[in-house]
Amino acid sequence: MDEKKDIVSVEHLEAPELRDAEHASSKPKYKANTQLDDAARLLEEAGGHIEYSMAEMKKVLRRIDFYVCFPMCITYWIQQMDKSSVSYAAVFDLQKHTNLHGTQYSWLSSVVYCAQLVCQPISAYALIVFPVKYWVMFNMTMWSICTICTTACKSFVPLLICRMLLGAFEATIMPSFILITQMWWLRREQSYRTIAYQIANSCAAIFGPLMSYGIGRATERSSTILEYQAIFLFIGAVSLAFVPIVWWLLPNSPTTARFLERNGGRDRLIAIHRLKENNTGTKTSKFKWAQVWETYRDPKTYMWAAMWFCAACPSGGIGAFGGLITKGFGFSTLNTILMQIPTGCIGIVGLLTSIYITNRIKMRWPVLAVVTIFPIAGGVALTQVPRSKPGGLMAAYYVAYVFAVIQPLLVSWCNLNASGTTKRVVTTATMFGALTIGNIVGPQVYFAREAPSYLTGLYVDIACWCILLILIVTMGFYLKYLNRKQEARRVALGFPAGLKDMSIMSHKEAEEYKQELNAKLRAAGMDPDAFNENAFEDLTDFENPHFMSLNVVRPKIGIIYYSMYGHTGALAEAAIRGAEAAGAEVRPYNFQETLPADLVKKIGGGSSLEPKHPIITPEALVELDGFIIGAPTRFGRMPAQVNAFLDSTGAQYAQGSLIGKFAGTFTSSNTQHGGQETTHLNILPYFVHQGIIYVPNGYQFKATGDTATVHGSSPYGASTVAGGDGSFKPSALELEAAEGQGKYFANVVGAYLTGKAAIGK
Ligand SMILES: Cc1cc2nc3c(=O)[nH]c(=O)nc-3n(C[C@H](O)[C@H](O)[C@H](O)COP(=O)(O)O)c2cc1C
Repeated sequence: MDEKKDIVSVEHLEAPELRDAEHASSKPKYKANTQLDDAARLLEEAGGHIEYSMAEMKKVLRRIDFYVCFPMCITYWIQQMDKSSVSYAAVFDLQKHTNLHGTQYSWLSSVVYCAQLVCQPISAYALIVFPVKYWVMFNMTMWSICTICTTACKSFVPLLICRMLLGAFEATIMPSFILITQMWWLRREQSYRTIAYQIANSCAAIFGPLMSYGIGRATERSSTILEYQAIFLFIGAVSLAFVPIVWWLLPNSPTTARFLERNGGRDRLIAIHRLKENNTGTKTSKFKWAQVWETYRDPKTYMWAAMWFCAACPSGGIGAFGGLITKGFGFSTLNTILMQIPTGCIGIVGLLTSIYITNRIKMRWPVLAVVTIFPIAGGVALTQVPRSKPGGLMAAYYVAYVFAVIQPLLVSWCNLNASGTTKRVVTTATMFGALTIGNIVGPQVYFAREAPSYLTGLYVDIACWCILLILIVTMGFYLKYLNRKQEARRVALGFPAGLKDMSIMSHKEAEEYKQELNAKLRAAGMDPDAFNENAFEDLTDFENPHFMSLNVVRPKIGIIYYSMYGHTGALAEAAIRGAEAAGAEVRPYNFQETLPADLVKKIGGGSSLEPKHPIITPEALVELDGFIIGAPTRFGRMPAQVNAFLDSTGAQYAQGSLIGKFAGTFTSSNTQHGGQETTHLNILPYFVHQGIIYVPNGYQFKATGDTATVHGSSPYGASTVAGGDGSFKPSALELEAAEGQGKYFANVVGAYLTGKAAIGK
């Protein structure tokens, strides 16, 4: 590699306010967790430029892995041990000693997840207020104390309370780890770090039984403490002992981490600068309801949620009852505990093998599908092998335990799937919801009366895995189909075809691929900077390409209308739907009513007196990339209310701030010849004077060319014929034209802006 190539980046760094105008206008609400802003400030202070080689970057990355990923693994391991302590205790007759009956034992597992479900949003909120390290440490201390306190529990209710509190404190893990991961690693590095702490989970399945075995033996004949109590006490004490170690290692943020002080603070700048790539495409930190709506309109959201449920339900069940199932094969208590150890090894070996194969074949879903076949086979065997054959049953149990590999693989598959800040947050929250519900339901289908075979539980688990398998394959093909569609769009826009998924590439592969792609883009006369890496991640065969919008610029489209009787309003709603379907950020507005209210009422009007949307202002108009004006006819022309607003944009005319924006029109008139075309024409001079690009519909919608019935919608734009007395409602054809206009208009503006960004103009 020559010198020049080896330089990772030489970039001008923007101040946050330049990066994100919307962000700049809103003052930071909270004091803590402003790391991103601090990071940008630090870089700015360093002169805005930084050069470093790949070798330097890797060195910093290794240190980050040690100081951040390692303590995260410890924490994850500890929380898993604390959570599983109840299943180890169960093997030592916890139920008998504490008089548990019916589903009470199941509830000791389910309640942890119930508490997590409730507390996860609270914990996520707390993360905005408290520095992440302190929050994690506080919770780790508290859940360790909870585990220790469980020692003293001698009946169901105290046990339940301790477990519930454990769940509440452990709820912090997921949101905190997501935040920490995003704070330290590039998106393509994140899945491997996620997998690292998932492996720590499997380590718990090795150390937990080992510890329990040792404790069991040591306290077998003790008269002061029962084995199950000693397990809670010991595991709780071990977790508490790790608190100072994690405290010492784990930093709060890249801007304050002590381990980055080396090289006169250069390591810190590199660590921060690397992350700049993650911010590309993050336009705003504002919560957007449109994206929430979009998330729940996306069939993938439901498919991912169903997959999470199907993976978590058996995991919750076997997690709690694994020990009891194997004990039922006829092993002694201590042997049962030892028999759990290989499950941890299965998790680790299975995960590493799956990742290796994924990296080799550069596809995720086929690996996940094959992995899912194992637990199905193991589960079926568990129900079929005669109870007299403990060896066969144990083998079947181990095969079924490959299920432990599913969740980590699923995380790294759907992790990068959604883009757009709000959509990402909502998608993640939905996945967590499904995961937690699965974990709650799982133990509930293991009935005490069915011990030791727990057939219902096993049948439910097998059904879940079968559905999961179907969903994985369906999702694999669905993403492929979406990829193909997006590729066609990309090619139509002049971008190169055949983008690859960088998230499963090594640093070297990713760097080489970036160089190759940049060369292709330059050869096609495009600016590579306009194409960011994260966009590729969302576009490939293995990841969800739905959010092409990361590199296709999302236009801000205004639908601005005046409507006295509701007809123009109905067309406007259709246009909004159309523009939203095209992926635009739609901002609906109304024109200010200028007539006195009593007059409007006198002539039978009303809707203009109660505007549904904010009133348009000249400043809001300038914020838009394009807008469609909805103006009903007044004597063949636009209404005075619309004209009054247009006349108030003199300052914008003087500054030329509307030049290059896009506009369209739609209208409504009582009669067929009362202004269906002239109303549009009457607005056109305004566009011409302001330098606005006019987008007419032409004859693309059925209503325009159709003469079978009387209806509106001319080549100028959508319209409706309201009837002589205004009693008609916009027809299906007219609404179709309005919706089509919104979609077409947004696509035209979006393609223009995307092309503009790509050529850097
Ligand atoms: C003062 C005034 C003038 C109008 N002039 C015309 C006209 O020239 N031709 C016509 O067909 N309808 C005319 N109309 C009817 C309106 O265009 C009709 O009420 C409107 O399209 C309904 O739209 P809306 O329900 O969105 O308010 C006029 C209405 C008013 C109040």
